[in-house]
Amino acid sequence: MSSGLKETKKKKKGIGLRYALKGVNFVWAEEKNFKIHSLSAVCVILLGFLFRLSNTEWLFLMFSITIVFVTEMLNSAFESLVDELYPHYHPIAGKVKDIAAGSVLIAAIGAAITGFIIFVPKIIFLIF
Ligand SMILES: Nc1ncnc2c1ncn2[C@@H]1O[C@H](COP(=O)(O)OP(=O)(O)OP(=O)(O)O)[C@@H](O)[C@H]1O
Repeated sequence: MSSGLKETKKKKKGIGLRYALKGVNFVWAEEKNFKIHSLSAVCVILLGFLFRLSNTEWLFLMFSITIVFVTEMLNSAFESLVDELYPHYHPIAGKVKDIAAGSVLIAAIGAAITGFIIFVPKIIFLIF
């Protein structure tokens, strides 16, 4: 490891949270999907308060929302790295991006199913 990198790492120790928040901010600023997912999460959480979810329901809901954000962040990190490493067309670049995007899709489908299982019976009960 170069001495310059070691120095930078030493300086960063102890203020890791600031850098982590910087990472969240990067994704917020650059990824439209992250904003859409954030808005959806806020709506679902408000709906959760409205329907007075049980602790277990909150746990499932928050867990699935968290997984969507985590995969979105990792997808964004992979995209940045791949764009830097492969500025031109390369099958591996496409594969890595597709797999990373696939992980977000799976997380989003899981979250949608969780939301469906929690909210649909409550909405049906409210209507009928
Ligand atoms: N360097 C590359 N080489 C080969 N295929 C690529 C390359 N860059 C992108 N692709 C293909 O194009 C798709 C879209 O790439 P892009 O960089 O636009 O990602 P994205 O998922 O649309 O990201 P975002 O919209 O969040 O910027 C990728 O999933 C991949 O299949």
